[in-house]
Amino acid sequence: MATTSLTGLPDPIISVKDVGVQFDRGRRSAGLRQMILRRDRGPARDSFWALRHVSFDVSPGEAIGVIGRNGQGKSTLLKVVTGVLLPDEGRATVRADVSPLIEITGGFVPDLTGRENIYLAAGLHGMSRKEIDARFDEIVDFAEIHKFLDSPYRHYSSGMQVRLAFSVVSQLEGPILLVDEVLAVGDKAFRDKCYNRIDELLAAGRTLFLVSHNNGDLQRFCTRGLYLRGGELRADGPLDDVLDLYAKER
Ligand SMILES: Nc1ncnc2c1ncn2[C@@H]1O[C@H](COP(=O)(O)OP(=O)(O)OP(=O)(O)O)[C@@H](O)[C@H]1O
Repeated sequence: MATTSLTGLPDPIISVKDVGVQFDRGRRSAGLRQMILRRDRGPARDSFWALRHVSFDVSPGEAIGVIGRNGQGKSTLLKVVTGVLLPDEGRATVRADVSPLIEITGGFVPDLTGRENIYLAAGLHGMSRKEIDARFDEIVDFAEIHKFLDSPYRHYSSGMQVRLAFSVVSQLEGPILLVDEVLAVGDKAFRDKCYNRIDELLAAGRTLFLVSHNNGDLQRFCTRGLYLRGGELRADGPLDDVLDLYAKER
């Protein structure tokens, strides 16, 4: 049975409670002297927390910018929300399907044609053949790859590959939209199309997580900011306040 909220706020669509993710850097590289003298005593494990004590709730329809310098845990946080990574500590509860516009070309097969990849990728994300048939023309129009539809995907330029992948994934119905730096790849005209598409999805009530190093993109779409530093949630609040703090600390 669904929990009734007594706070007047809608139940969170995402609830992250004290999440920690630990990674292993693997074997420490031995110095030349150690290697020669064989003084190293086997693999020294070197694990670290890519995320630690991260907690926040997200209401349906919120648009959140995830901010932080390189290597501070932003992509790791998105992977926890997508469910591809299980936390070592704490819990992430996600109450709706996620449309991941991250690492979007990952599911595409180089030797298949664009047409075949559309059916494969959309099918893997849970769309039925009938649904794909109905959206096929829109996907191809958006990606502007008509002439190359029956060419192998590996012959596409990297910009064309991202266009097609964005076009397919942005047709998914998941109420939660995760967007990583994919938008940095396309040319300006295509980026503008992607922005408009994200606007449409937000207007339709989707919840957005946007990871970006571009303040303009963050301010365009997001009202709330999560600032990660050293794997910890340094700030969570109105986007402009969080960007100010980030600028001071950078
Ligand atoms: N599978 C993995 N195994 C080991 N270490 C990892 C793995 N994935 C990420 N890391 C490390 O975890 C830390 C956080 O990485 P993450 O990709 O989440 O950072 P980020 O904030 O998204 O960075 P960027 O802005 O550069 O994309 C980094 O030190 C990274 O090297």
